Amino acid sequence: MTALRYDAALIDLDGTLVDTVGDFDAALNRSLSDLGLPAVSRAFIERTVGQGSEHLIRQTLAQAGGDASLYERAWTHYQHHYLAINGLHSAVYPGVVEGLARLRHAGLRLVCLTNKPVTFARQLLEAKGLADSFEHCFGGDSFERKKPDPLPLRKACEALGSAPPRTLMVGDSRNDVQAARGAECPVVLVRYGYNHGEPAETAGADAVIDRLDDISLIG
Ligand SMILES: O=C(O)COP(=O)(O)O
Ligand SMILES: [Mg+2]
Repeated sequence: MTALRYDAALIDLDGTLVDTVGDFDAALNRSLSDLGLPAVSRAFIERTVGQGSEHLIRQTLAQAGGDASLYERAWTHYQHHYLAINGLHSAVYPGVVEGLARLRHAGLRLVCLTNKPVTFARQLLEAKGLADSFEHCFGGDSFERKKPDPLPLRKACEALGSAPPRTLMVGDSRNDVQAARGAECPVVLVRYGYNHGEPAETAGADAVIDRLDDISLIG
């Protein structure tokens, strides 16, 4: 399996391109503090990220002992804090810049496909100098359903005019694998991301890689 077998790649953001736990930590814990609730740990955040902001905020409220009725207020505080700190406590993973350049050099068209709200995602790609690598960026609120539903992958393939079997999904979690299987896209995972506390090898991807620039070495 080499990159040349593909026309396009759909690349996840949190845990794949950028280590964003520090941003989540800052935004969530400032929001909890605004609500008079205790902080949650980075370990909790790391195993909870990946299914979009609504899921993360609901789980965080429960973890901090807050009532579910606080959700709307928590979301408003979270949005405010996240937009203010986006990218300040996060870092592009080693091999990402090289990997994106290699994929583009091999002729692949690239889409960033994340469960993060699209406004946060675009702001982060810009802040990290990654935005120009992608033809499109779609977030968890871009379509009716988010990963692990296959819909966002199907929509991204449609936007590119690319056939799913020739469109590689690159992610870090079982949500990416499940969505890719449903859309009939091949899928590779990076080993270093956030797979709900489980090793990436257990998620059933076609391959697991150490760095994004290892992608041409697969198979
Ligand atoms: O849940 C999130 O916001 C993270 O989303 P991602 O891993 O799909 O980028
Ligand atoms: Mg991810």
